[in-house]
Amino acid sequence: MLVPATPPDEMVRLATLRSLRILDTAPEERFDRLTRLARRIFRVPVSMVTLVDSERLWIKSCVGGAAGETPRDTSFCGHAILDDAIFLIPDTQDDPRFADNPLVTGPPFIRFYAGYPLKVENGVRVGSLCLMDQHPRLLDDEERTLLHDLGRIAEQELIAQQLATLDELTRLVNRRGFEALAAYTLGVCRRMGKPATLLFFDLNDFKEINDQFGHAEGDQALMEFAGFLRHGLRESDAVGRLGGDEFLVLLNDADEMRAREIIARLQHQLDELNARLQRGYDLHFSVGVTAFDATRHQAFSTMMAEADAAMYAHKQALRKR
Ligand SMILES: Nc1nc2c(ncn2[C@@H]2O[C@H](COP(=O)(O)OP(=O)(O)OP(=O)(O)O)[C@@H](O)[C@H]2O)c(=O)[nH]1
Repeated sequence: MLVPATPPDEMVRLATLRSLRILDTAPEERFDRLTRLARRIFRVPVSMVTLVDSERLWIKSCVGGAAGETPRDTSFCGHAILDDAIFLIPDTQDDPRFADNPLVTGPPFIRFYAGYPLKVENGVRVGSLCLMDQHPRLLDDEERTLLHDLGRIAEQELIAQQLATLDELTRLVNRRGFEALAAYTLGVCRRMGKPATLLFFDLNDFKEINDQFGHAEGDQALMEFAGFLRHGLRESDAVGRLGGDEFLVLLNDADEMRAREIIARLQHQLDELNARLQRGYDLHFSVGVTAFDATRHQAFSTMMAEADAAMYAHKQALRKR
């Protein structure tokens, strides 16, 4: 039996999946109607919407089978998320990767599997819309198109969920999305004994940009700063907009000393950007730094309040200069 490979973007993939806040949630009609429709269109006994979590498959919707979870290692959907194309196994008994899979040799005795990989906005594949049968079969071109179209609708539902965690202006995660990402990242760091550090950024004299150059230019400045943070940090670091001119970054695998080095680099890069763009105004930030301490920061809000206070102290210190 072939265990599904781990996708190269696994860390970002899992963080994105967690930020959807859909794992372990109750069945929802918006997904159930799609699996019911799939079962009818394709005349298969089982159709599911699944999400591939780190160790398990979370079955968000299922007709003809059991909801809940199954191990990722024996799952078919773990394979389906490895590529953009529909993952098709016409007959499991003819396929050495699956012939001795316990879901083939035992209940539910899968002979046929087709899975459309479900992608969300940043191209991450989080799960699949899949069909299963106890008899071998094929999908003709028209059926592939139908499965693709149904999969797109399921994706739209997931993206709607993702949009609720996105900041519309900057396309960074909003507070809600950031808290979910942070909870996940801190959990991983705690388990692996790695440090994590929160940075709380607030732009200095941002109001003046709005007042002097107009709100649209203010918006532009916020978008520029968001892009600056996103591109200046690793993909595995969480970057979000708390609101107004406040931004949050959670650096994983970075202690406070490393965080200070990163801030110095960002400061230098922003100085260069200001000098190059000559916008008529410069972007400057104050920043608070809080290293994760599992004993003190049981609630993320405590860590955020500390970083906010540190940011405020930094802003005061800059004013006095
Ligand atoms: N253009 C624009 N402005 C915003 C947005 N959200 C908040 N603001 C403005 O951002 C400003 C933030 O206020 P402050 O943080 O007190 O302003 P500041 O001038 O940066 O002050 P200091 O932080 O003390 O340096 C307010 O004037 C808000 O109206 C937005 O989405 N777009």
